[in-house]
Amino acid sequence: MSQPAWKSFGPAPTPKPFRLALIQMLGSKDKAYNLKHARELIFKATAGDGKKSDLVVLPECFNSPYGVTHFPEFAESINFDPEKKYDIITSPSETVQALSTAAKEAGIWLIGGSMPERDGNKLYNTATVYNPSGELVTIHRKVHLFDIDIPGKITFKESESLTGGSKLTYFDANFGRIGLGICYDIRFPEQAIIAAHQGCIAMIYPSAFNMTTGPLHWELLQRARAVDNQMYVSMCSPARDMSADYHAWGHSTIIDPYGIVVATIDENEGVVYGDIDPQKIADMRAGIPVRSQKRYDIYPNLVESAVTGK
Ligand SMILES: NC(=O)CC(=O)C(=O)O
Repeated sequence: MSQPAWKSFGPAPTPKPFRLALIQMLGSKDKAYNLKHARELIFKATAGDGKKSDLVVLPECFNSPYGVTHFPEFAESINFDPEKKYDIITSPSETVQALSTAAKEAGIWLIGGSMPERDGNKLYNTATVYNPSGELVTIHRKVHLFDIDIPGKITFKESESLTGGSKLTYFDANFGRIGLGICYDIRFPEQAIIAAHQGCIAMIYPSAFNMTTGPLHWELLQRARAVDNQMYVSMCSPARDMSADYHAWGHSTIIDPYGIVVATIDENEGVVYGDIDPQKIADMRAGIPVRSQKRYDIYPNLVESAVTGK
């Protein structure tokens, strides 16, 4: 499958208020169980806490344990064709089929966390997005691979089994344009800057920080991206499983354009709900108008360079 190079996203839909739900799911080594449990939690999250959710999000690698040795075993071929993006009938992926069915039955937009994807001889860490008719509208392949080495704490090298994606991703819903990244992508501010300038009202990252980087940077990075870009930012983590090889930080969170925590949770399984209010974006941008105060005469305009390639 060839991925098109990044270009301008085009005009964005008019943003409307919507309800966001993050599923902090406790996964296992059993894919069938993970798919069944995700389905149950999608219906729970859709019903919400007294208010129906419009967009439901699953965590990074929700159908597989998070680890380079597990990715080849759990990987599925998705066969996403951007030209025929609404056609899931041809997708051989049992995970895509299960999520598509759940999104359709629940009648919600669904960011299906991420999953190990196989395309030819390459593996990717890939997020899938479904509309309320169950159509697969886009995929995002984690662009920046999680390769870190903090002696005595954590060494992780996604590049031992994965390849990085090569495009920035967004989707247009009836409530506005949403930008997508996966976990380590949040450490690269350019992705969110470009998304905000292309009309995204929120950046959403299915994620799985750990017990070293979680306490250090989980909330800080989300608040930074939110304030820099005056947009909503959210990360959705798996629940922590101390019997797994990788101990996720948890703390799935929604941050508003002022950098304020709208909703969060501890490390246990649960659902986090929050209202996304585009008026807050407009108010923050009017009150602190950094977007019109940029000094492109003394530093490059990243958004323009990304479009023109210059
Ligand atoms: N798991 C990741 O991709 C990223 C992470 O844990 C971190 O950046 O810290």
